[in-house]
Amino acid sequence: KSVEGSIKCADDAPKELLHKLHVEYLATYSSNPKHAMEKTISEYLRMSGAYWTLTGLRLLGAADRLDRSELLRFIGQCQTPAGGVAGSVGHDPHLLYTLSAVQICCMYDALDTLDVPRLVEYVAGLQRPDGSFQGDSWGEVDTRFSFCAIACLTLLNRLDAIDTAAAGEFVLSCHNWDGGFGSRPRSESHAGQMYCCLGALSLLGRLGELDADRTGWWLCERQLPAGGLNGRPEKLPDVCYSWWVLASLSILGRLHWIDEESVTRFILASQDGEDGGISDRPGDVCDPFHTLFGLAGLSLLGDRSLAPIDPVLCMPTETVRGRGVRPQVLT
Ligand SMILES: COc1ccc(S(=O)(=O)N2Cc3cc(-c4ccc(C=O)o4)ccc3N(Cc3cncn3C)C[C@H]2Cc2ccc(O)cc2)cc1
Ligand SMILES: [Zn+2]
Repeated sequence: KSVEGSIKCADDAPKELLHKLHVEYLATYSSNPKHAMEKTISEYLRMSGAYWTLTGLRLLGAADRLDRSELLRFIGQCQTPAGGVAGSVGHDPHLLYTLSAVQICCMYDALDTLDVPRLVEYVAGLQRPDGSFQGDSWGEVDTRFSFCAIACLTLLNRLDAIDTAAAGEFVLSCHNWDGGFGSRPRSESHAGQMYCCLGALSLLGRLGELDADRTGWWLCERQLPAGGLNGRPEKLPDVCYSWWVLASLSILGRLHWIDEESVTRFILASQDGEDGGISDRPGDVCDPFHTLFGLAGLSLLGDRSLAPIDPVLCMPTETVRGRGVRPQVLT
């Protein structure tokens, strides 16, 4: 029997969304001594952890549980003289954390926390002649970073600072024959890269250049018998892939192609019924990363007990529309 088929949802698995438990989990994660070890390991990504936590609490309607001024002060301390934002105080800047910082400031309507002109300069400076983006000064190129740069500049209304035509050409050059997208040209198709490439093309208004049926088909192939979605063929289902795949299908206007009932059951079964939080699959340890993407997936699937989420920017729709941003989606 194939291993991925064996991930069954136990009958006593949670079947309802445990809102209050998740609010407590997210609101107390960084102060809970139980997570001290993980906190040390993940200090380098603290800025992204703050974005995952705040966005998750926003979806639950409990963002007031975080200390706004403390978080904005932290962001101010993480912006470097080069203009980029680091994952934690004293660390090196990177596009991943620069996007997280801009997303948080947009949710708080506090962009004056950042030196925006310098930040824009930093992002534009990472674009290479072939249109691609490196994540930081070390030079790694990945379509994830194309998305980070384009999403960041869209939120700041500064797409004029980069060569958008070349950026779009590079992303399209990473489209594979199987309908998927990879990190770089001829890289293996992966659901995370699919989400980043579709998001980038959406913000560049170039989704029309895709074969949406072929791309949608690769995405639907990610769903396994137990309902969960995986990131590549033969891999195990994982809650965060629920988000990458569901958001991608939503951008393509083909969300209804997936079996929504069984993926909902898979996400709900991945909740921790004791301490709150959502893990990558039933029975595993929870973290804020999978908690956000589980909640975001449920919001996309129409759970109206959660705030609506924008499938391209993974931020509350209210914040995205408030910035005058209306990302292209296919119907
Ligand atoms: C625990 O091991 C990891 C492995 C990779 C990473 S990562 O930063 O490269 N990243 C995001 C990520 C975060 C967590 C996590 C644990 C605790 C917290 C606190 O907020 O966040 C856990 C996993 C994780 N991964 C790894 C992963 C998820 N599902 C399968 N895997 C192998 C994703 C990884 C890449 C990434 C994805 C989206 C994004 O916006 C940034 C980075 C982090 C921890
Ligand atoms: Zn995951």
